[in-house]
Amino acid sequence: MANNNVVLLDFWPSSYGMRVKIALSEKGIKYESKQENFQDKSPLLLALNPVHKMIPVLIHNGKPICESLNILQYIDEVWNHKSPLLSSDPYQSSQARFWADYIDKNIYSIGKKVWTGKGKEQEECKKQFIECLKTQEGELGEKAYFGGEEIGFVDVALVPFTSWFYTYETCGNLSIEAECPKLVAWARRCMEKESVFQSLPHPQKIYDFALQYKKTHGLE
Ligand SMILES: N[C@@H](CCC(=O)N[C@@H](CS)C(=O)NCC(=O)O)C(=O)O
Repeated sequence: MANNNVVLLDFWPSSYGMRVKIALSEKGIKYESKQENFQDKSPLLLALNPVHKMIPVLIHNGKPICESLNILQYIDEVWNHKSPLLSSDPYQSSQARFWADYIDKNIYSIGKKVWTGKGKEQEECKKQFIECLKTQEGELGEKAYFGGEEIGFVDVALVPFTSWFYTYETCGNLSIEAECPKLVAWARRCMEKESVFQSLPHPQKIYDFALQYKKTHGLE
C-alpha cells in the first residue's frame, strides 16, 4: 500500500469535494481536510491548481491531483487493496466513465439554474433537470447501485448531488421523489453506507448555505 500523507483542499458544500471524501473513506484512508475560502483562495490552492484554481485538490505525499473524477481514478489505482470503484473490465470501466461524464456535463449546471433561476428559464431548467435524473434512473434500472451489488464510480460521482435535492426541491418547487422514486430509493440506500453518510452534509445545512449564497449574489 502507498505511503500516505493525504490532504484534501475542500469546501464543505461542494459535491465535487464530497466525491473525494467518499472515495477516501471507502478505501479507509485517513486525511487532513483544509477548507478553502473562495473570496480569498489560499496560496496553496493557487499554487497546486494554477489552471482552474478550484477545489477539490488531493495532495498525496506533496503531489497535487486535480479534478474530482481524475482524483477518484487516482485513489482507485493507488489504493487498489479494497472497494474497487472502477471495474477491471475495460468495457465496464468505459461505461462508468461515460455516466460520470454525463453527470458532470448536466447535473451541476442545470441543477444550479433550478435553485438560483427564476420564471421561464427556471421552469425550462426544471424540466431538463428531471429529464437528466430520469435518464440516470433508467441507467440504474433494477440494480442496487450503479456499480451493481456495491457502490462504484458512478455512485460516488452522483450521490453527493443528493445532498442538494432538498435545495433543488424547495427553491424549484418540485418533488424529485414523485418524479424519480427509484433514484431517491437508491440515494437512501447509499446513505446507509458509512462512507457516504459521513461525507454528505445535512440537506438543511446545504439549503441554508444556498439561501445565503443567493442573498450575497443578488439572486433572491
Ligand atoms: N470539474 C471540477 C469542478 C470543481 C468545482 O466546480 N469546484 C468549485 C466548488 S464546487 C470551485 O472550486 N469553485 C471556486 C471558484 O469558482 O472560484 C471537478 O470535478 O473537480
